[in-house]
Order: sequence, then structure tokens, then C-alpha cells
Amino acid sequence: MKRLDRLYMGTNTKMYKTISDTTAFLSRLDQLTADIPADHLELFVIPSYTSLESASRTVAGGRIRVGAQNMGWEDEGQFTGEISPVMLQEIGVNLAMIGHSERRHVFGETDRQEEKKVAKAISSGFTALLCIGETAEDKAYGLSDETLRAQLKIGLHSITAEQAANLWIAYEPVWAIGVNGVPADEQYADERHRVIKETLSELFGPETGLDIPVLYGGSVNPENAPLLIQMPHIDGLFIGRSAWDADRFNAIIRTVLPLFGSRKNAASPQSGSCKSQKEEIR
Ligand SMILES: O=C[C@H](O)COP(=O)(O)O
Repeated sequence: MKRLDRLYMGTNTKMYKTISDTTAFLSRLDQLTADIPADHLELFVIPSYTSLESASRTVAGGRIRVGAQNMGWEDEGQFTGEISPVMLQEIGVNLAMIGHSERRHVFGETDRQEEKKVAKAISSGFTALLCIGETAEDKAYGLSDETLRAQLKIGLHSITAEQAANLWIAYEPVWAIGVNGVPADEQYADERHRVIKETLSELFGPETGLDIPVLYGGSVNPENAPLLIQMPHIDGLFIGRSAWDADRFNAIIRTVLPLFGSRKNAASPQSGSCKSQKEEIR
């Protein structure tokens, strides 16, 4: 399997943390991680909307990237409660999370809406982080892979291979997220990541498809993070509760970074070839 060069680590603070909480968190995280080379780690934080402008100023010129938790699909219009790409660009934000489980399952967003948002984000110069994941019911009926494939095929319907260079995917099984979530074990998560990468390769070709980072999220904690990151198809971790304390998040990053590095170094020399990538994902 092709290895990505960098480890992807991020957190979504959901509807937690005030502006001052967020800036304190970012300042501390920035200080703690300053020595990690940017070409080893892509580190991002997705705070609340009210915190975004201050957050963006706090990390300006630094190594942490700040993203929005949602984004509308038009530049302006009669969309009460939505925030447009123009508004985000004005405050220096160029990463947008689309289709988080809570947007889909609490607020009723659909795959078709996520597709419009992803398309708008990428055409506006953003990196789009598309979140996908099966429900407990999908899993019980043995439909997890079908659900993931449908979410990708609809959510990325209008995205070209060239645009896919600005795409990240987070695999977050709905049943694994939050205080009542049960973390996916590393073998289960890795097998879903394999299916996601296979689908991305079908959509965009193996060269582009296998370059798209796929992160696991859902009750990641200090104990399971090292197990997850050693799996061959997991490119990073997207963490909620366990990352909301900067020191704790930094500790997780410090634990998994060398494990990811050894995994990357273990990649076979021929892993860059189309043939070996295709063979690996089958
Ligand atoms: O966006 C992050 C995920 O929803 C994971 O949250 P969690 O780690 O608290 O389960």
C-alpha cells in the first residue's frame, strides 16, 4: 500500500469551547508541537464558528491549520444560518469540514447537499474534509461498505481527479462517535479504510485516489490511537474529546508520530507504482 508522506492529526471541538478557550488551546498546542517538522505532520483544529476569526489570527504563520465545521454552497443568498466560502476566506480560513455525522444525523443533511458543499469548497480554493460513516443499523445489516461507497459516490459526484488533490476524507462510524460511542477496533477500521481507498481509486484513478488522506475518527483515545495508526490504510486520526486538552492531544501526537514514521519507512520501494497499488487494494 502506498504511504502518504505526512501524518494527519486533527480535532473538531464541536459546540464546545468559547473564543478564549479556543485561543488558549491553540496557543498551547502551537507551543507544544512547534518542533515537529511540517513535512511530518499536518495538524488541524476545527473550532466553533464564533471562535474562527480569533483562532485564525492565533495560528497565522504557524503550523496549525484552522477549519470550519460546515460551509454553505453559495457565496451569498437567502440561507439563514449558513456561512459562505467568501465569509470564511475573509478571515483566513481555507479548510472546511463537510458532512460531519452530527450534521447528517442531527440536522438532516443529505449526501446530495454534501456534494454541493464539497464542490463549492474545492472550487473556492478550500481543502474539503468530507466525513462519512455507517450507522449501527447499516452495520447490523452488513451494509457498511455499501453505505460508505454511496456516500463517496454521491458526495464526490462532480469532483474531478484534479480537484481531488484538495480533498481529505474522515471515516467516522456513527456508532463510534461521542460519549455513547464504542470505538471501532483497528482491524474493522482498517478494512473500511481499505474499501474507501478502493472506491477513491475507482473514482479518480489509483494515483490520485491513493494520495487522498483518509483519517479515522470515533472515540479515539490514548490507548487505541497507537493501534489504529499502525494499520496500513489509516493515514491519520480525527479526534474529538481526547484532543480537547492541548497537552493530552500533544501526547497522542508524540505517541503515534514515530509509529506512523516506521510504517511509512516500511513501505516497499515499488509502492509508488500503479500496479502495486492496485494489487494492494484488492
Ligand atoms: O469529529 C470528531 C468526531 O466526531 C469524534 O469525536 P469523539 O472522538 O469525541 O468520539
